[in-house]
Amino acid sequence: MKLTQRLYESVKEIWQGYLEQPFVKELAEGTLDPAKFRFYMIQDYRYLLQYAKVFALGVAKAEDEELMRRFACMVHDVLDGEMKVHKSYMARLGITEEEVAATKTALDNQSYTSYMLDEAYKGGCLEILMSVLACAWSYQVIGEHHATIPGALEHPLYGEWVQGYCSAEYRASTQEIIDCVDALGADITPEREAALTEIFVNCSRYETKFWDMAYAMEM
Ligand SMILES: Cc1ncc(CO)c(N)n1
Repeated sequence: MKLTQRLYESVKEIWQGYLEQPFVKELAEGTLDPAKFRFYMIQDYRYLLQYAKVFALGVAKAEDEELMRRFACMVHDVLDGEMKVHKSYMARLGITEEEVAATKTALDNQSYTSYMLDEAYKGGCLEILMSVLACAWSYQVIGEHHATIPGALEHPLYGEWVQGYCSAEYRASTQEIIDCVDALGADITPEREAALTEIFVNCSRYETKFWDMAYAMEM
């Protein structure tokens, strides 16, 4: 069994819970309050800028050129791939870059990104990948789930979000991270695996908090 398969087993229940989160559920059903989505977009934009920096630490810490290039691609996938959807929503919702810059980072958002960056600064390439794996992968799971909900892909406001996270492009960028984890983590000790699993589980728990924060529009 690959490392990522064992990791998945350790968060299955937490991830199952995402689909029951009111924000996630109402987004799929198309009933989510647009004001909550607008709040989320601004916070998530700020989140993604920090998330991109976690990958950038991989560029800085990688020992070989091939791995450096992979991390550089991951930075690019966030800034010019995933964030295309955010930029499109910003235009649609009338969110300016000035508003994003002037908005404070909500506490749960700050805690989550500080945690990821802390693990990334302290650790090596596997810890860096572990800090981003739950984010990338769980959104793919949610996107692919939502694509099966009738009308979710065609929803006038939320359809674009669902399309983005179930797209072939997004799946490829997530697979790149998964493959990298399995390659680097092939021969690790059980102690190292336990420490990495803890990061993965913690990030999965932070994801729950992020969805709650967005629904409550809690600063
Ligand atoms: C909070 C959060 N987690 C994960 C993703 C997916 O990258 C995202 N955009 N935002």
